Amino acid sequence: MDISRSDLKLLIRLLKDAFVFRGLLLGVIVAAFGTVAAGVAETYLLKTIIDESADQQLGSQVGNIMLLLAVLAVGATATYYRFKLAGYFSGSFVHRLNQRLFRKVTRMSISALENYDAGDVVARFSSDIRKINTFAEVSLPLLILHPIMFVMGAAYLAVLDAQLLMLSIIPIPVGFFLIMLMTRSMSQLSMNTQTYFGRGFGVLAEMLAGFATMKVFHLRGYLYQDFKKQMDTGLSSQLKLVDRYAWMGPVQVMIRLVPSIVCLIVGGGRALAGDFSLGELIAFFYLLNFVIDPVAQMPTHIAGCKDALGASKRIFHLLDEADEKLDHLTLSHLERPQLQLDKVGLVYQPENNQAVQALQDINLIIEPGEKVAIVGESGSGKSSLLKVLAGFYLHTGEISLAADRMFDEREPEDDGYRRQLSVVNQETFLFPISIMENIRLAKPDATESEVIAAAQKAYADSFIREQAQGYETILGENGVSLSYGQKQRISLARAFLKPAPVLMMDEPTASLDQTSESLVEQAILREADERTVIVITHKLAITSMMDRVVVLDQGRVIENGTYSELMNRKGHFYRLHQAYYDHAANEELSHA
Ligand SMILES: Nc1ncnc2c1ncn2[C@@H]1O[C@H](COP(=O)(O)OP(=O)(O)OP(=O)(O)O)[C@@H](O)[C@H]1O
Repeated sequence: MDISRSDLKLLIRLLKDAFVFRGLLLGVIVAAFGTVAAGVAETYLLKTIIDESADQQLGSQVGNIMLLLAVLAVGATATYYRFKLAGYFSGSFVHRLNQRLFRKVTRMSISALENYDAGDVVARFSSDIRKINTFAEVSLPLLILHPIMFVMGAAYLAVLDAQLLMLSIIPIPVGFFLIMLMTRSMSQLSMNTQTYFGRGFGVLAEMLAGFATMKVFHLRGYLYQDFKKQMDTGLSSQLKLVDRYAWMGPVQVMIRLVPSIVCLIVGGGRALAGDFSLGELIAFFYLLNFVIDPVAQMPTHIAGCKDALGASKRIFHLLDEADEKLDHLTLSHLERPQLQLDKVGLVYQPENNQAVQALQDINLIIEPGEKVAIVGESGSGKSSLLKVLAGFYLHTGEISLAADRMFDEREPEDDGYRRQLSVVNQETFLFPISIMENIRLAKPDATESEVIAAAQKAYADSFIREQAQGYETILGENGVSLSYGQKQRISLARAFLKPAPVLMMDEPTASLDQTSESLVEQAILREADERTVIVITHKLAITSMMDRVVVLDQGRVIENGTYSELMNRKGHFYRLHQAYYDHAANEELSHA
């Protein structure tokens, strides 16, 4: 049997995982023994009834016939439990695998997850898991049953006629050799198929996420070609697999037919010569299936097993991803400073792409309650700074955050760190649940009036009340029924509600008109009265209201001071400021 060392490792791991449900597996094994023992007993009784009723009346065999019926009932019961327990086993096993996989994905770091296409992750949950389910439900129980059938069947056949048994099973080694050839590299083919189909699903996910962009830029053809390319490559691997499966058909027929023919010719000859009774011939022929079937079906099970191993490799790859650890971020109980960054750097290392040094040598001290604006040209590293502060990426250097209150000791340390932060990302994400629930996610035990107060602070209350069901309005996927500005205000309300001492926002007013922008900016500063606030913004109006402005350029802090200090310095910030207001004035003129 062509099972490589890595296949074997995978199989052992898969079986180890399955061992959790050993009770059910044991049940399958016991039921398999029951099925086979009943089959052998049926054969013995059949032989006895035929041979003895040839000499006497059939009536003398009533006892044996009743016994045969009882054995048939035992066999049927064992078969019922074999199928039932196998179904329970595979269902529970796959259910657990699904849950572990989901929990793993939620525990991965953003940087690790970025190495996977969303569609590919979904494919692992769907088609890969389905393959493992088929293996656990069909192939594994048969891989248990068949060796028992083979051994017990062969033992009884050897008692009947060892020589005839040897003659009948001659084609088996030939069949094995052919199987070995055919199943070679099947797990690799299966894995390739899944990988390319997964990439295709990735393109599908991108197309759905960027549906409007696809329409506006006529990307239908481009995306279709990309999708087709991945699916075509997947199909070509799948067809190679189909080809292997198809070749197994004739081999299976050969393995089944040849021993039966040998048995009939040789055994029939012996029966005619009087060396073999009719009952023995029929019993031999009947039980020969116990020896042939396991071998004839072996190719299908090996192929199913290899298919499942290919799928498990992809599942284990995801399961083996490290959990996100935030132990590189220090959480202290010091009163001051709130945040301290020492020589912080960040290098993005995308898989199959060049590394990007996004931040370097950042030294920053932020005091409790301080309001800091981070500004800089596009690509200067502002969002990256927020990402390392939120612990999304692994940085170099030291970041320490002082907790202004004790956190629950039972919470994992990393959760403790993030519990100190409330973050508004550039991409607003709302769940397809009610507006009330969306805001309450930040503080699950918040009362209705707390949620409404947070919405009022984010200037979201009035438009929420205008919705058909007010706060109980269920949002479509990603809140599609709201404008970007409205979504942004809901996500601000959510951030306000979270009882965290540090509020970090990436372009919190990006989708707001000027009136809402200044209202929300005032709200941020008022609401954040006690809190430490870090705002990343291109809209420089807010900078004059902040305690401090930090200017980034090419991943470094190049200016750091109060608004008036930086304006008086007439350096980089001053030029950014001038350019911003010149641009705003031009915009106003063009609208006038
Ligand atoms: N996930 C990523 N993988 C690789 N490189 C990245 C990633 N995110 C950002 N970068 C690169 O890091 C650098 C800093 O990007 P960042 O998004 O922090 O800039 P920014 O100042 O926030 O820009 P903007 O104002 O346009 O949002 C850029 O060169 C960008 O291309």
